[in-house]
Parts: sequence; structure tokens; C-alpha cells
Amino acid sequence: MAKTLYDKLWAAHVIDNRSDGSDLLFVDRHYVHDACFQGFDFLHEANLQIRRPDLTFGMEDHYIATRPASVQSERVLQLGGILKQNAERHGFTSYGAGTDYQGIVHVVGPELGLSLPGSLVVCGDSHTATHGAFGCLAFGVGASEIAHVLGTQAIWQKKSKSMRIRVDGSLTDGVVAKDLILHVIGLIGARGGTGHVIEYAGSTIEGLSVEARMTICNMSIEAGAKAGMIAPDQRIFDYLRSRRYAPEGDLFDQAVVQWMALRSDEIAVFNREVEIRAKEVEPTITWGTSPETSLGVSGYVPKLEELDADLRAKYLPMMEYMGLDSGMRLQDLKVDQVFIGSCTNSRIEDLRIAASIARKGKARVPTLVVPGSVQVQQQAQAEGLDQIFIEAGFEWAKPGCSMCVAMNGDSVAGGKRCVSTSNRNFMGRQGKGSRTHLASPLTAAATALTGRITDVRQWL
Ligand SMILES: CC(C)[C@H](C(=O)O)[C@@H](O)C(=O)O
Ligand code: SF4
Repeated sequence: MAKTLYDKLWAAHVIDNRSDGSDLLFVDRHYVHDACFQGFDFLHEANLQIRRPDLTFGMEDHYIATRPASVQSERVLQLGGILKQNAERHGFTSYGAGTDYQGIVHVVGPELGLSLPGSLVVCGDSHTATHGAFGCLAFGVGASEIAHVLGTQAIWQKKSKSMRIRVDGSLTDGVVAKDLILHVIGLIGARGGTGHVIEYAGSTIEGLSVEARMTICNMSIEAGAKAGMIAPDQRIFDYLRSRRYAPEGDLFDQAVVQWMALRSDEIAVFNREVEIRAKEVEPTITWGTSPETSLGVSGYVPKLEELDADLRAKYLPMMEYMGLDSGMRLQDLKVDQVFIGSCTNSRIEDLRIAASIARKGKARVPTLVVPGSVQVQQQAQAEGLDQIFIEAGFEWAKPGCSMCVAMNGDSVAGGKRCVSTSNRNFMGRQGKGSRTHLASPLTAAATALTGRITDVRQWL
């Protein structure tokens, strides 16, 4: 029978099965970050050791200070240190503060060549789907599953349904991967992918850089999907060659031969198919408190009187929270600050495109740029991007999750409006009462220069 990429990845990892339909899957890579401590607590309560410390990798990101103004409580400082203690106790490698590969787990894993095509990757983090950009089956797990994986290097799962999102054609000027994925989520809804694993395909996806593919897969979870993935190709193989943990020499070439088979069969059938034309995607931004409330930047907040009762009940609290009037024009809405960073948009390419706009003016509102990793930070500095940001009045910070989730004390104050390149705009996401509009690094940088939600196409 014809198989999807997901079918192939799944079948390659099954060790055992149960009568309830669950399969026990072997885990190739287990990433643990500084907010995964509960999983270790469960492991210790069960009096277990880590089964495969060689396949477990730690990254410090959520709690780490990213700028002098990060207000870190005693508790946060304490939590940040626990990962290091666990790494020492169990003997796994952890890339903590002060190391060359410190940064956001979903930026650093790929940089290290740890997320390899065909592998099964888990992490106690919902944005683990990012690694699907390499043709991995990658998904987030909860604390008890972290403990299970630590203790056994395997995980019980039930297979999801499959969905293919095909995007064809060229993206227009000023439109990047982030706009595309916000558009997708707007189209299928924040629950549109529930119970499914999404494979992104089509000529647009094939034309995307490795970084852009990660941006797409990263937000699969915001469409409710279990995971997102893209069949690996030459661009992926080139990216991986010579990375620290990638196979070397002949072994790499042999691996590539196997990796090339990691694609859905021509006639594979998906449970759901969605088709999108790239040219229809505009620079896209969210207005509400769900990623599905995305609109072309030239759009208007929905008119309450035109909505049915269910949508009105859903949107009214969002509009109140976000301080928006029914039917108002999004563009020209004043913002208080801008955040460029997060595992969605803090890679070198994101910073390059943000800098291409930043060099054209001066920030009108406080703008924080947080590279995703030390590697990204160093590369950006080597290219002089930090100087472009600083000259434009943007703040250039150190790597970490930072204002994406405000767990390290970098938050957006209550009632303040922030255009952010991150992936979540839930109530209070960037701090209590914070108002978040999700957008691309291009839109975020253009907004920083005007102090208003801005159509970046005017700045190209
Ligand atoms: C803290 C962590 C477990 C959480 C997640 O699961 O995604 C965070 O990374 C987020 O983005 O909300
Ligand atoms: S950058 Fe944001 S979304 Fe990504 S792992 Fe960190 S907190 Fe989660």
C-alpha cells in the first residue's frame, strides 16, 4: 500500500504494540530544556536512571536572562539551575549559559545536526514540531512522558490522521514563511489540524530555505496538529553536512541515500488535503487572542454585527482584551513595542530580513531583538546586523525564549500592544494583560519604524 512520509517514519520506530491501538516508539533524540524539571522529578520519584544519556540533550532557554533588564526572581534563577544539576547527575550533554551552543532548543538542535531526517524527536515542549522541517517525526510531550522517555528511550503513542497542505506558486514581495503559516492557520483554524500530522508540500514549500521550513513546521501546533513535517531534500542535506552531530564522510553520503527515500509515495492517500496558492498570501498579522485570527495586513477587525451568534461570543472578549473596535482598520493601529525573536523567527535569515528594513529608519517604539542561539548571535554580529539594529535604536539581546513567553522576566506590561514574531498570542502570553499581534520579522521591523501596524510593502 502507498505510504505517506508520516507512515514511513512511524513504521520505522515501532518496537511493540498494545491492544488499545498504541505503539511503543523508539526515540532517537530527546531534548530537555530548563522548564522540563518536572519530568526529572517524576524520574527520580520512580527511582530510575536515564536509559540513554547519549541521546538526551539539554538546552537552557526559557528562564535564561537575555538582557540586563531581565527581572529574574529567586525562583526563576533556581529553576534555571536545575537542568545543569540534572545533566551532571545523569551524565548527559547540556548546552547551558556560557557555552557556544546555548539558545532555544528548537534553534540549537538543528544547528548541532541533532535533528536528522528519519529520526523521532521529542521534547517537553509544544513547538518540537519545528524539527519536522528535516523530515523528522517530532512532537511535544508532557511531564510524565518526559520521565518515560528518560527512563526507557521509548514512548507509547497512538497514530494520528494525516493531512497534506500543498502550497504552490511564488510568494509575492514582502511575504515570507511566517505570513504563509499565519495564513494557513487562519484558513484551517486553531483546531483545524487536531488529531492530524501535517505534511507541507508543493512548489512553494520546496522553494523555502531550511530556516523558513522550520518557521512553517514550528507553528503546526498552533493549528492544533500533533506534528508538522516536510520531506527532506538537497537543501536539508547541505545544511546538515559537517554539523557537530551529523554523520561524517562516507557515513553521511550513505545516510543521504536513505534520507532521499523519505517522501510520501506519489499515490499515498491523506485523510485531509488542503491546497493554497502562494500568490494569495499577503503580509499577515493576527488581531485577536488566537493565532487563527490572522488577516492580511490591509484588513479590518471583523464587524460584530455581521457575525453569527457563536462567532460574536468568541470574538467579543478578544476585541475587548485587545482593545479593538469592531470593524476597525488594523493598519495604523498604534503599538507600544516590538519583539523580534522566538523559536519561530530568531534564526539568521529572520534577523537578516528584519535588518534589511531596520536599516531604513529609526525605531519609534521600544524594539527588542533576541537571537535564537549563540551561533545566530555570532553570525549576526559577524555580518554587522547587530550594528544595524543598534543604529536603528533596537535593543540587541542575548539568546533565549525571552519575551515570547516572559518566563525570564522580559515581559510586555498589562494593556501594552506588542507586534511580535513569536507564535502565541493567548491572553497574558507575553505578560499579564499583554496584547500580542503575531507577524513576520519584516512586518515587525517595519512596525518598529512607524510605531503603527505597518504594511512592509511600503518599505521595500
Ligand atoms: C514552557 C514550555 C513547556 C512551553 C511549551 O510547551 O511550548 C513554552 O515553550 C511555550 O511556548 O508555551
Ligand atoms: S521561544 Fe517561545 S514558543 Fe519557542 S520554546 Fe521558547 S517559549 Fe516556547
